[in-house]
Amino acid sequence: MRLGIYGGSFSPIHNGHLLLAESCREQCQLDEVWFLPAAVSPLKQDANPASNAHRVAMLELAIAGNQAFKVSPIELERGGVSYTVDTLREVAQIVPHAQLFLLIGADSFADFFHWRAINEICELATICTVGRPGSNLNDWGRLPEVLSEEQMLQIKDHFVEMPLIGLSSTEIRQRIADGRSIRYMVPRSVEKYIETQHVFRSQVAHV
Ligand SMILES: Nc1ncnc2c1ncn2[C@@H]1O[C@H](COP(=O)(O)OP(=O)(O)OP(=O)(O)O)[C@@H](O)[C@H]1O
Ligand SMILES: O=C(O)c1ccc[n+]([C@@H]2O[C@H](COP(=O)([O-])O)[C@@H](O)[C@H]2O)c1
Repeated sequence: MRLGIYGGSFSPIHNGHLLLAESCREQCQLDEVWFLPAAVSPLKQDANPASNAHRVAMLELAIAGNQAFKVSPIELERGGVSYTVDTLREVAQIVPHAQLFLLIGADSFADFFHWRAINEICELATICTVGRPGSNLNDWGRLPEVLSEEQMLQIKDHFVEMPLIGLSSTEIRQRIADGRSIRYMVPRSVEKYIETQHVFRSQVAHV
């Protein structure tokens, strides 16, 4: 099976995340995409995301009805800083026959040089990159110093097309703090959950 691994803070999940996952599913012929909320995202260790329970609940609501999408709690259960290399090792043990594809938006890929053990990541999974406004996927920075020609070609071969979506969780949290609409930015079920559960209301200072 071809399995997409999609990690993020998802605080909250928004329609940009969902379209990214669906675009990768379709273009890379993935059988499943697993959404993995990070316990602590390595390069955002000072962030103050919504609670694990809220993030999982919002993810479950957002993907409801899509048989190909699943939420995996493995990073939350492992705890500590969520290094992707550890996650891929764990997933490779859980589903040893799966071919893994790691889904990454352009802004995260811009930092990829600074991730832990990127050569091993590229051995364990095929990297699928997706554009995001403000980030240039053609700018490889220092990656050619550490990745092989073959690894770089594989990444270039798995660039996934998607209309650029200028949505971010940061903007959504800011809008909630400002009492503005987030309708059509997140699924309706997620919007309602945020409203009824007062998610982010106590986080106004941390938008
Ligand atoms: N609008 C978008 N278009 C393309 N990729 C996206 C978009 N939003 C998020 N991603 C990608 O999804 C993954 C997880 O993102 P994350 O959960 O950190 O969302 P975010 O909107 O960037 O959050 P925040 O604003 O809190 O930093 C990353 O790979 C990121 O690049
Ligand atoms: O493994 C790393 O070194 C690493 C560094 C930065 C980000 N990541 C992963 O990339 C995903 C998106 O992170 P973020 O911070 O944009 O939410 C999330 O799953 C992180 O665990 C992983």
